[in-house]
Amino acid sequence: MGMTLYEKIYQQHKVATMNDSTDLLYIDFHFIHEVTSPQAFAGLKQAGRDVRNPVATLATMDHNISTQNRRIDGAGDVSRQQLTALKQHCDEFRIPLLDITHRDQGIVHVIGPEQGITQPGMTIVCGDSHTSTHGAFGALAFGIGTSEVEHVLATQTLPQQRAKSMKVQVDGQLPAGVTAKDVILAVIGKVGTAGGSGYVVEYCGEAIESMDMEERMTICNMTIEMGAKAGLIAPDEVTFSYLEGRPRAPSAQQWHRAKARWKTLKSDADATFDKTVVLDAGSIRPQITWGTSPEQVMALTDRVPDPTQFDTSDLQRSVADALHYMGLTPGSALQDYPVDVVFIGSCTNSRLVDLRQAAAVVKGGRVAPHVRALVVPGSAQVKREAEAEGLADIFKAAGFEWREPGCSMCLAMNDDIVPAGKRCVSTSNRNFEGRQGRMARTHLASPAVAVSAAIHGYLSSTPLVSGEGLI
Ligand SMILES: CC(C)[C@H](C(=O)O)[C@@H](O)C(=O)O
Ligand code: SF4
Repeated sequence: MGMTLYEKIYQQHKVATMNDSTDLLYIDFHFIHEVTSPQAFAGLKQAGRDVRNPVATLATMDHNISTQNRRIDGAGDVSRQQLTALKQHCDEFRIPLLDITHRDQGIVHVIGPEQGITQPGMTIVCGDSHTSTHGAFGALAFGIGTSEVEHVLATQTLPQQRAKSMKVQVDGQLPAGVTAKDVILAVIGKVGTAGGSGYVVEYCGEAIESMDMEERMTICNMTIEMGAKAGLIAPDEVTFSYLEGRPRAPSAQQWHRAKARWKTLKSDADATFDKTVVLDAGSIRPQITWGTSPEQVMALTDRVPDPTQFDTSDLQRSVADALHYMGLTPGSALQDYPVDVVFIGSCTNSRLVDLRQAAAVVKGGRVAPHVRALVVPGSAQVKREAEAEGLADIFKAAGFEWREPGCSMCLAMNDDIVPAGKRCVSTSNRNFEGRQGRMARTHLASPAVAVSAAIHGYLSSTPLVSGEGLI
């Protein structure tokens, strides 16, 4: 019987069978950041163990840093301690570190692909749930807990149980103005935040194949939000041309061999999946979340749902609670709600392609006077490139703040926080209560929708589709 891509990568990395359900997998690469590594290093030291393969490890500073400046204490004293600890641990264990002033620094899931570290067929882990992003390259990539971080640091392996396989097939072509973010929000709306639990998801279909690598990363990034372990997209010419020539990609001499191997990394025609979900790309509209979970999502032109439309009393209660938290009236239109903050950034949507899509919607408009809008590039390299091609000037001229790279307002762990009761349209991936600040109200959407909201000053329900984006 044929094998899925997931099964192939799993099989190729199995170094031992531990018991009936658990195998030991070799881990090709390990990313670390300041939040989930301190206890892992403390554990190593306590046990007197060393890091097994420091060069298969890369650390960056992203969550706790300020994106207003490059000061180690820019986001306060707790952050400074966290960042200083990371630096000390990296020095002690000889782990390469991209600190805040490094020219390659950025959000952990942006820098790996950018440097060409993330490659097809690899196993990649990080103490961070959105490690699923790297699956866009056909790598088996997933988030791990702090004790697992310690295990990987010490052994370069990880005990694993085989997951089930889900195929998400997006047929046809996306309408103009509909982006990868809308696709993944629509998928999560359909599958639900628990629907992916126990699965590794493989995305396929014409709409996925037509996406560039940045868009594919947006898709895989949010796979974790439906409860799945990882997302995968089989590597193809788009993947190979993205990787060719990147600093850590195979060298010119190795390139052809690597590419020949990567070409074998796809699910066999007769592979079976435990579950299949099919979407028609042509019917997907720009999406926005109305609730406090990514599955509470609708088309921008729809009306806010009424709890009574839902089947069970549990569901009715949770919808009513979400609407109460979000300050939304059942049945209302989004254009009635003013927006206070707009955040364009995060490992979901802070790459050059995202910023291009966002800038295309600005079109000479200005951020509404009552809105505070931020654009936070995902890495120092994205920042340089966006500045070189004039995107930063477009944002600044329109009244957006243009920042240093980092996680910023995606989560309330640094100096960028949405004030209580304020409404934020955010290109990030999580909207649970308090995610962007205590009592903050988050609406997840694409960069195009976020810019549209910043300029209209309202959760516009009537975006006009115009060639490259919404206006
Ligand atoms: C801080 C970190 C552990 C966390 C994660 O695992 O995802 C963060 O990146 C997030 O997005 O919530
Ligand atoms: S940008 Fe947001 S989702 Fe991504 S790693 Fe940082 S905090 Fe997590």
